[in-house]
Amino acid sequence: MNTASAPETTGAESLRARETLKALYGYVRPHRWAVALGLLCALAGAAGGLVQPLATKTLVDRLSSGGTIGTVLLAMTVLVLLSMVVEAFGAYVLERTAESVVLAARRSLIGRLLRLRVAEVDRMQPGDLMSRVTSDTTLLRAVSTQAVVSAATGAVTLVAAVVVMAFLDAVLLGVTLGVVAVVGVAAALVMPKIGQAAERAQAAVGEMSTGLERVFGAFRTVKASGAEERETARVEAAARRAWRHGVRSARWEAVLGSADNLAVELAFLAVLAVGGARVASGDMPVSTLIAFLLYLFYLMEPVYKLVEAASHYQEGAAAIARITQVDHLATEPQTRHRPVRPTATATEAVRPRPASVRFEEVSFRYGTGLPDIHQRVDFEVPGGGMTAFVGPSGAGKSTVFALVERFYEATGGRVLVNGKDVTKWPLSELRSVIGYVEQDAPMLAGTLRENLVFAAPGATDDNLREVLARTKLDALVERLPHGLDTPVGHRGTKLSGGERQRIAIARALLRRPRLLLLDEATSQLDAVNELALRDVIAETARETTVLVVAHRLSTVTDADRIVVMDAGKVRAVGTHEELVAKDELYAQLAATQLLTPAGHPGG
Ligand SMILES: Nc1ncnc2c1ncn2[C@@H]1O[C@H](COP(=O)(O)OP(=O)(O)OP(=O)(O)O)[C@@H](O)[C@H]1O
Repeated sequence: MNTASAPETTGAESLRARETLKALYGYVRPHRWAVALGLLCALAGAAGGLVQPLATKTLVDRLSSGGTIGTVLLAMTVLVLLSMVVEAFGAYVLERTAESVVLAARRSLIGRLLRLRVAEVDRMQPGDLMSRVTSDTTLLRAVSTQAVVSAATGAVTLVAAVVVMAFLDAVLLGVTLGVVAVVGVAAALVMPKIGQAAERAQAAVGEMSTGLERVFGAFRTVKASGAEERETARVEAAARRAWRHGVRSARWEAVLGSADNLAVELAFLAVLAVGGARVASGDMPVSTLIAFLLYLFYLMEPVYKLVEAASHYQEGAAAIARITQVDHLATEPQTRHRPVRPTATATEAVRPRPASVRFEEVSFRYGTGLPDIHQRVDFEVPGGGMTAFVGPSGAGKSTVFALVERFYEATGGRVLVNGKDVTKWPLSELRSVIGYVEQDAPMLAGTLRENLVFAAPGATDDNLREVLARTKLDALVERLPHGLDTPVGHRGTKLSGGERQRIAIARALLRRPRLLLLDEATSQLDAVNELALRDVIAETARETTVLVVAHRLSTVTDADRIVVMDAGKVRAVGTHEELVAKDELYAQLAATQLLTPAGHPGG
């Protein structure tokens, strides 16, 4: 068993390494010329450094032969200054490019996250997804530019130094490379540990964001439950995990850093011993030994750069892995968004044609291994009029709306809007004909106006005024300190539940939909507002198709048709009177909720 899984793991790892490199190349490719310029500057700077030991050798030779050293010194000074300027310019170009890489990665992640399928977001933790955009992308900064340039300059200067050293003295080079190779092998063993620790640290940062998102998502409940300390401990635990793995990564990086110092120091001692003996025996001039030793120290730089590139790569690879995971999440097909036309006023001649809805033997479950939520659900709603969905909690009523909006796709049967299978509609077009009020009428942080025109950005002030009057929001707007420009707070916390519901209805009406889906849209309204809104909905149902999910039968007794659902099935369809007479469950609901005298047909 174990022997079979080992190659599989190695295969998966090499696949992952390939994917990481491919992704890294994808990030660097658009900036290849800037990276090349940065590389050129770094190489020019390194070349300046490479010439110095040779200049020193010339200087020593001239001194020992009694020559002048003024021009050599001047040349060395100019060289130092030039390489400084070039290196600084190169560093700027690279930093700028690194920021551009981060921006590109963020843009593509943000675009992708907003196109994710609803089912994928159900599976993931939003906090973790957010940390991939905010935190993981910053790790790309180093790996996409500095690491690439460090690796290239490190390798080139290493080779150049080695070639020059080979010309100076092959024996000493052999000694040097022997020592460096031993330490290099040790470093290679440490490298994957950095990657592992970095990945775990990033995952812990994701958990931290998830924890915070959880707390702010239910802030009042957390306080009311006295759970501040428990939740703090939870987020802190993730922060500590991030610290632990960060420290582990730092430890291995320190080991690696001292390994390259050690390599050079050991090589220095070995070269000093062997070279000293060779100078003493007259096999080598002392100036060659000095130049060789200087190159040895010069070697520190490329070795250090290679090590740095490798550890940046390990960290970056961890981030790239987390970023590319998002690429593997399923997204909705991308269609160009048709701008929703501004709403028309009631007097406008062009009215939207109401859309029909048909469920043909629809089966659905939220995921493999989960129970069937819909079992051969079958009903037909012609264009126009109001259709209500009633039934016990969990019967699958809201799921009907989720399937119409194509947040999820049916596992069997067909969902038709206006006679066309929803899977055949261009997605944005399908959604553009629908107005949808979610069960808890969520608001977005921003102003009241932004929330109202959210689904119909082209709405005019006249459209707004009319809808505000219809949904009885005009009094609220007058009361607010900044009217329509008053911020509603995070998730609309500055509004009452009923106000949120009326705003959500106004938002959907402004879209002027051909099909309006209202999920428990009036459950939090007071009696006066509810009555007013019922009139608005009844009025809307005259020109568009309105589907409502309702718990309170009182709100839907006058619906054109009522679909009674129970445990994922349609039990009965009819008007209130028909259902009281023919459906036991409905009659029971009516008897308890409407206090009708003995609505029970059998009893
Ligand atoms: N995203 C989801 N993932 C998994 N299961 C889900 C998901 N959403 C809903 N369910 C499950 O599907 C079932 C039907 O949910 P649905 O919201 O359609 O019921 P409902 O009839 O609208 O209930 P209620 O009247 O309480 O709103 C429930 O048992 C619920 O637990």
